[in-house]
Amino acid sequence: MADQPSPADLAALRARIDGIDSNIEELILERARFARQVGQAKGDLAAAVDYYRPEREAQVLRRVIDRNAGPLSDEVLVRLFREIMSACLAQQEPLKVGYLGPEGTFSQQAVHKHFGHSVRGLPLASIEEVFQEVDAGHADFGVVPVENSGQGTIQSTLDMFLTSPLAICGEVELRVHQHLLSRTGRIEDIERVYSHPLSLAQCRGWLRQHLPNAERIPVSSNAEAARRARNADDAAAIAGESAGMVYQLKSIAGSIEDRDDNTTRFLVIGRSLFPPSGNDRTSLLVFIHDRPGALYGILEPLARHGISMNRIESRPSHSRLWEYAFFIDVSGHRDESPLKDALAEINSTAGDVRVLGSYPVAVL
Ligand SMILES: O=C(O)C(=O)C[C@]1(C(=O)O)C=C[C@@H](O)C=C1
Repeated sequence: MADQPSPADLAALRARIDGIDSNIEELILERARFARQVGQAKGDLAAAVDYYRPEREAQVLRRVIDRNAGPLSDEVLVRLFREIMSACLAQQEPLKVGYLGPEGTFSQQAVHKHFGHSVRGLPLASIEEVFQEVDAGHADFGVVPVENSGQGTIQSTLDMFLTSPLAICGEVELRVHQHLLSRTGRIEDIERVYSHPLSLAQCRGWLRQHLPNAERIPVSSNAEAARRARNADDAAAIAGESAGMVYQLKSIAGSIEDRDDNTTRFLVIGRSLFPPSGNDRTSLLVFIHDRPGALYGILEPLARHGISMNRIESRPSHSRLWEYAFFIDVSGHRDESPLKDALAEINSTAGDVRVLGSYPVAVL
């Protein structure tokens, strides 16, 4: 083991840290003053949402990663800089961001991962309500789950885009760690387990092994599960650690998901479109009736222009029988070639393509 520093060394090291802290503080405040000037240069705008620039934030964070030579991880540095930008933006007025509540859900964690903590989070009762509140202007943005690495697409979210005029302004990827939480913290007390159906599915193997006889009760969110578990000694919830903190539950076991790369992707929805960030993704919505070659008419120009497709998902269109809506994610931004050219071509030949949004690829 390395020698312990002597008390004199410790005092010297702490003096260095004090000096650095004072420099950091001064620089953060200087940065905040410049950010305010940038805000003023944008003119006399109505609200915080008008100052928000996701493409610029993505560029700042990518630069942080490029510069990082250790010893802190990219995740840690990005989190720190995210908070600094969040605080700089909130100098005008904090953004209002709707999410699937109550407090303590993974959606709330996704809000903080993407926007930092200097926002006003609005916990809402359903994904539909998140869309409604953003559409009505009561929230600046909304964060909704769209797919999970193990369980696939959250179809109710995709279906909202069939009728909603909102745009996709960003994506967030969140590593999801599930915990078994209860009031007593003792597994032998547990006879019922509450959780969102997707979370129950993510922990099926663990439950079979450790709580084979417990009743599994699906509820509307993991935080709702935690809220119910708070009321009885024989009940537990599967939820994130933050739900355990909000509802003051003890963790019986952590990281109980069956797959250790369990990740949920969220979309940020809003009313505006944003310029390119240099590494973007575009989500398209295409309506196709059962005409031969209709889908090919869309995919062929994309392939010919060298555009890679990340995802394609079909849903009944909900407007005409046997009409399908295809949700297609491609690389690139709608305002930049080659995607711009491919879209112009598709619009002139195949028709009926709606760009749901072009947004920065999740930074981490
Ligand atoms: O560069 C801008 O446009 C800013 O307003 C500054 C800043 C930042 O703190 O870096 C703050 C908010 C924006 O969302 C993007 C970046």
